[in-house]
Amino acid sequence: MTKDNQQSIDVARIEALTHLLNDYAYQYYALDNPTISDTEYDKLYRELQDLEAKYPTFIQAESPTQRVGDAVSEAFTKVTHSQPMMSLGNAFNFEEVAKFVADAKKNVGEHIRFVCELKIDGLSVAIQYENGRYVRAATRGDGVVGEDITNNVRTIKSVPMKLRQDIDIEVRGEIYMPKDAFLALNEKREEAGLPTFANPRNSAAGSIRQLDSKVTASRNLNIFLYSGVFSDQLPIKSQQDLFQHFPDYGLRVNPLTRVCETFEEIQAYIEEMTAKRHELSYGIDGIVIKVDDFSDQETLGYTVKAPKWAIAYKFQAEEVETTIHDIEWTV
Ligand SMILES: NC(=O)c1cc2c(=O)c3cc(F)ccc3oc2nc1N
Repeated sequence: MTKDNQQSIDVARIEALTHLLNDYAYQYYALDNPTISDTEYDKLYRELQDLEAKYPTFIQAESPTQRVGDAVSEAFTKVTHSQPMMSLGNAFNFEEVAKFVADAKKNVGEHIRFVCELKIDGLSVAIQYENGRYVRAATRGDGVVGEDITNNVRTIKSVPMKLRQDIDIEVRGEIYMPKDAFLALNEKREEAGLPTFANPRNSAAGSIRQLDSKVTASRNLNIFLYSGVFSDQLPIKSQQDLFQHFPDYGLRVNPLTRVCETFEEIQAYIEEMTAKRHELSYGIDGIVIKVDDFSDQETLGYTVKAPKWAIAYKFQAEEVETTIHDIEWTV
């Protein structure tokens, strides 16, 4: 076999392994449905690394080996969002939720449908894909200008470097640190005499705003996507469509969303998820209720700060049991 033949076989193998490993990662991370063992995956991963070392010019941009770079950034560059990333209005009790539902029905009509979602307690991010390729990621920032965290978000294994369809799309979601990763991180920091993080949201924020993406890569961050900015060529005309099509594109969404038509159904979902909250592997600080149909959302519109077609029902801040010790009561 000539040297050239061997090279073309090896390069074809690099492309095949890149595609295969990304497909396994999609099943594992986006669909939470592993289709091969970690050992088998690691074996293929090492084979790809060896071939890439032999032919570095043939390394694919979307290769799973390219998620963690060596460069340490000096500072975060700014990114102006294509459309503002607004924040949600809050409801602190069921009366306020009922008013939100009644107002929506009054302004849109009795046919209106809602989608209820868990409110993931993390930090918002916007991720740009061009022709299916991962291009840039930015924090919400002040809603208009965010910070470029492209290199850090690249280290999150459930964020695909190449979508399963070559589309232009901006997706938005919540980056979070799973509860077990948070506890393990704080234990390690405590042993190292470092200050611990107060809660998973702070540790996720601290981990994603790292100038060194190797640190971010070590923090086991994850993401759920819940919205986006995209052309009306895409078959996504409602929040339900979004949750159906995003996984087909390779994007991870939360599985516990539910379509509700009445306030009573929304209340039942809130009560069910409030009870379920402590079993979840990630932190939630409430429930987001959204009007489902995008044209109905446009009918309701926006205030300066927030959409009028969504509301965040916030859980009461958890009373942290504080037992009071050793206080000398003076009488
Ligand atoms: N933390 C969350 O899990 C979560 C957050 C938002 C938003 O912040 C949000 C902000 C908007 F202006 C519009 C829709 C939104 O939908 C959202 N949906 C979610 N599930």
